[in-house]
Amino acid sequence: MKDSYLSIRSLSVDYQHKGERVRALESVDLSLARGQRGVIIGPSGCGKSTLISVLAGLNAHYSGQVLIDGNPPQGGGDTALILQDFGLLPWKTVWENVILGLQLRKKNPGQIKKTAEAVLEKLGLFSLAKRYPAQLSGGQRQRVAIARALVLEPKLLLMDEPFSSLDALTREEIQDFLLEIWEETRLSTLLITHNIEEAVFLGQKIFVMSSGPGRIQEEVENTMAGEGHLRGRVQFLEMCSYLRSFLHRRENNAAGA
Ligand SMILES: Nc1ncnc2c1ncn2[C@@H]1O[C@H](COP(=O)(O)OP(=O)(O)OP(=O)(O)O)[C@@H](O)[C@H]1O
Repeated sequence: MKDSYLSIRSLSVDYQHKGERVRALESVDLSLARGQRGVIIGPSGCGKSTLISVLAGLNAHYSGQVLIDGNPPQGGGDTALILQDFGLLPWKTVWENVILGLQLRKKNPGQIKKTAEAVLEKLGLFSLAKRYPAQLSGGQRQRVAIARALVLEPKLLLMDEPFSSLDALTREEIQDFLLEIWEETRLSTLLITHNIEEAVFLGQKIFVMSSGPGRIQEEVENTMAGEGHLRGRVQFLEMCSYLRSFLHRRENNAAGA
């Protein structure tokens, strides 16, 4: 059996809203091997962001067991989180944004310079180092957000709808780019998306969630993820169509309930 890097067992999360209990996640089981790319897909409100916030160490109010490399989520450290709006500080340059996390971790200036230069070079961003986020395209901003995560040398990369504000072509370019980075780093990655094609293109393991409360309804092993020229292939379209019908079935059931 593969070494399970991320292991979630019977995870439930409740929120309190106006004195009422809102169950956001119920009995979620999920595991990811070291170096695997997992994708979560599901309808709005099924608890995807709640799940990511638990994994990122931002929400400790849960029941069940959550282990990342054998330890409960702590935030910072070995886990990097990339959000939908990229989270870049508009008043700082690309360089300043990228080194921020290293400065917060009190790395020495020589080490910061060396690490940041290497990552910016690798991601093709070095020539943009002095620009501000507003002077970048959406795709470039997303690459800066990825650079900012990679300089911290995380062991787990969490991404919450990271490409949703990009146009379709840029989105595909960044998906290709993420695969290239993954080939080099073999970083364990869990990505949330609403986009079925993105899930099939990137996810070696795809978790389909349903809502009310959020559960994992289906787990799909997707061996074709990451293969070249995948998007036009029949198997790719078939897998997209399978997931689409599955998600629609869930929606229809929910509407009829
Ligand atoms: N702070 C909160 N207080 C009360 N209820 C909350 C809170 N945050 C989330 N919820 C509820 O928990 C459920 C899951 O929310 P969550 O944001 O995790 O879903 P999601 O799948 O990420 O949604 P989306 O795809 O729309 O971003 C929803 O029913 C939501 O209304």
